Amino acid sequence: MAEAKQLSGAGLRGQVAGETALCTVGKSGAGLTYRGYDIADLAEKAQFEEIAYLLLRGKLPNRQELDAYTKKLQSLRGLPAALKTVLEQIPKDAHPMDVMRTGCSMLGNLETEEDFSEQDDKIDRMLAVFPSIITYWYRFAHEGVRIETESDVDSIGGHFLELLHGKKPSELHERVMNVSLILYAEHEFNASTFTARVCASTLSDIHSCVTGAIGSLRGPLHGGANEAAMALIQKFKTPEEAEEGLMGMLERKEKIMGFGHAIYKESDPRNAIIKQWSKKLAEEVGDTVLYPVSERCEAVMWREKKLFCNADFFHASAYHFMGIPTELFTPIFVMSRVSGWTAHVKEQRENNRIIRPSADYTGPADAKWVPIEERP
Ligand SMILES: CC(=O)SCCNC(=O)CCNC(=O)[C@H](O)C(C)(C)COP(=O)(O)OP(=O)(O)OC[C@H]1O[C@@H](n2cnc3c(N)ncnc32)[C@H](O)[C@@H]1OP(=O)(O)O
Ligand SMILES: O=C([O-])CC(=O)C(=O)O
Repeated sequence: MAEAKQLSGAGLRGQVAGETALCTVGKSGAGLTYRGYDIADLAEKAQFEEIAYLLLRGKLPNRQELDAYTKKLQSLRGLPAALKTVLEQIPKDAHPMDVMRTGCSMLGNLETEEDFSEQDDKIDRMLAVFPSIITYWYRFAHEGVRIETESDVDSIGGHFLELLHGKKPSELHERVMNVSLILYAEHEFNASTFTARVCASTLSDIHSCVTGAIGSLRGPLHGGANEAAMALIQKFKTPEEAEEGLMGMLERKEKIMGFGHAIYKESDPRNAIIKQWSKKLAEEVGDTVLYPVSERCEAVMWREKKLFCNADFFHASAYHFMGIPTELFTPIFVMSRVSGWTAHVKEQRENNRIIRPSADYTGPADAKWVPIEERP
């Protein structure tokens, strides 16, 4: 009993809450695999669309299947007029994660999943249309333009960059987006995925599962950390300033966003990968501040606390170097993780039992009813 109390108070850490064939996190040392494939291999060799197919259809596609899948996703990028109308009502100072949440929910009103047999089509639609939703709103709210959301760029990452910047992305930028979407696609029973699975376990619809997951991802302890990491590194003009600043924050026991992890203990395997791309982008833009500052933060956190960068930390500088506004960082995470969330929803539906754990009661016992006139 005492042990259960301690565990539930500690974020359910270490408790097995179900089964999955989708992903292992930290199972052999610091590793991460999607359906048995190592993340380093996938990030080097795959297309994000291939990874979405792997997660959602259970196997790597052959050439024909990948081409057909990419084409299908390309054909699903358009926004319904009623969704555009809703997006145009959302104020400029709204957080883009709230826009994603509303966009997803509205899509659920317009293109409701009536039956689970429709799940694959609904999922593909979300994968294809999320970049359109966020960039349509962003450019309308900030520039007053109504963008065309179709584009002939094949990849989801390239599509997002083209809509955001109004021009075709460079090969390098499209490649980095592809890697980033692969790295963020799936991560076992993280908070947002667990949210989606809990929702799915009530036999709710796919848009409700994803809308809930977006809300869960938004927080700075989870997906929101990539934006918080950007805010941190932008405070410093030199590595020396960063070191001094971090030492002060650690002394004041402040959380440093983009560091630490609930499962990994020594490193997050996604960090080395995105860090290398951030370095390439820093060279491309001639950066002499943000990348060295980020590296110094990494060194200080390891030296002082044995805390390592998680997937979010070097994503901040990488996205920044590609001209992506900070407030769009976490929505990119959504564009990717929707593949993992919905693969988990499918898995949950295949072998469902409502998720309903127990709690240790810590409130008063035998409370006696007091009429309202007699209450202090
Ligand atoms: C893609 C992702 O979602 S990755 C996670 C993104 N989130 C962040 O980057 C936010 C910053 N990091 C954190 O808040 C945490 O490390 C989490 C939420 C990721 C994991 O939380 P937990 O599993 O509870 O952390 P853990 O038990 O390992 O913490 C151990 C100790 O290190 C401290 N610690 C952990 N991370 C940090 C950090 N980033 N900065 C400062 N101290 C930290 C904790 O406060 C705790 O100290 P204490 O023992 O004195 O209380
Ligand atoms: O696994 C976690 O707790 C958080 C994380 O890194 C992710 O969701 O990618």
